[in-house]
Amino acid sequence: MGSCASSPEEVAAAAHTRELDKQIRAEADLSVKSVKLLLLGAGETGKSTVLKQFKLIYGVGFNEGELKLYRATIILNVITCVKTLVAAMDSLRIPYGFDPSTVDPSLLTREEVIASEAPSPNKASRESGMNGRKDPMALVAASLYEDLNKPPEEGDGPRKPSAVESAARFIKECDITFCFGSDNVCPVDMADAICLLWKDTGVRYCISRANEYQLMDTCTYLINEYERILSAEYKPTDQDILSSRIMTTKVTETKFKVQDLIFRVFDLGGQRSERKKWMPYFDDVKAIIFLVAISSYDQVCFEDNSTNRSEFLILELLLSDLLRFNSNAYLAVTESMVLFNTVCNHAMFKTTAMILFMNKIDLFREKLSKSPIVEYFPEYGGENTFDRGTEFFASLFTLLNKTPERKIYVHFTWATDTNQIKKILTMVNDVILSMSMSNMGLL
Ligand SMILES: Nc1nc2c(ncn2[C@@H]2O[C@H](COP(=O)(O)OP(=O)(O)OP(=O)(O)O)[C@@H](O)[C@H]2O)c(=O)[nH]1
Ligand SMILES: [Mg+2]
Repeated sequence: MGSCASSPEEVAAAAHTRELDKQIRAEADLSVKSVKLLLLGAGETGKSTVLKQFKLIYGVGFNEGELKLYRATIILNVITCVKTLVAAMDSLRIPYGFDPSTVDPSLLTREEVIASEAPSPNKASRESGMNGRKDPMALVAASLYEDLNKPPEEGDGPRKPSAVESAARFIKECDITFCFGSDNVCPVDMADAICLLWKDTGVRYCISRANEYQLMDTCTYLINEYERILSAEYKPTDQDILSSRIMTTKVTETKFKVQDLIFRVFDLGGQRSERKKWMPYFDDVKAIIFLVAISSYDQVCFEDNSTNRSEFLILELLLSDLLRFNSNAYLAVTESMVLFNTVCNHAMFKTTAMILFMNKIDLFREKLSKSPIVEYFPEYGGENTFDRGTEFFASLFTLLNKTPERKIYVHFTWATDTNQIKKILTMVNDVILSMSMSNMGLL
């Protein structure tokens, strides 16, 4: 009795030590359990789509307010797609009703057709010569377009436009901000015009040349679903929401509980103007999911061409031993490489788990036969297959990593497919968890 007695100072010191231990444990626990994850990548690569998948898989999905917002967004997406197509029909010089399957092959060898130069649809591709292939079908379309649109002979009145041409004019002239009312219903005359245009073979052909202008990737999905979307009682499904498109202009933080971790997921806008906002979020980042739209390998990059050129030349120097680019074309995938080079080798991300999503593999698979890789990357010597192609593009990115001992975790993703993303996020979470634990010295 009495042998265990301590002085008041010793009791206070022990209490203080216990309190400190508790605090350290709590802090350690918090930093292990809270994981800051950034979604980075160029514009339209699928960052917000991955965030939506997090919500569906680890959250509670979308509430009524969000459904209302997405309903308006999706209807606007349909109208925007049709407006883009109507503009592209003129810039690519495709006549409405043009049907490649009915073109007389003898037309393709007509001297005047071969000789005619179809002007490229925009500055970027004109400079790049990406359409230097002189696609014979494009030349036939352009020649028919000229015939149809030439000024009437003297004494003749103007040609009466076809129903689909009138629909195109209606769409061209409508102001997108006022085209549907407070009830968020697409007006009947607009729905009718959209319906006529969607069904037009010339418009379908125009969609097949989407790499020559900028069309939302979701366009084909919307085409298949537009009747449902334009109906008065339309309510978006999860798949509609995943396929919808809103450019991110405000950084968002969303928290999810994944196993024992709290994920703080930051979705940042990827367009050039939005990237200026990234820096303040670079502190204490445990993991980055960097998204690349692998399907953009044949897509001319449309953002700010003057800046692109210099970055492009730097990248060309960086990779000159590995690959010689088509020195005239600045492609959307090249823009992603420039950005990944900066992010991956950034001093603040030395211990950050770097996860690369080579996204939009569904579109990549569809494109391969129409757009052989070698036409855009002349040094590519592999087979024009999905496996070899994905491997090649992934290697272009992983080779940019200047710290060889650091692993880049690569996944080939289809961000609009919940089942596939669910499996991939499980693997990603395992990596993040084990990296967080080992950074804390707990593994
Ligand atoms: N087919 C297909 N579409 C995809 C895929 N991933 C994303 N999309 C679509 O691509 C479009 C752009 O996706 P977002 O998630 O908005 O792109 P983002 O990277 O957030 O773009 P910013 O906010 O501008 O930086 C949307 O319409 C998506 O539905 C995919 O794997 N396959
Ligand atoms: Mg976004």
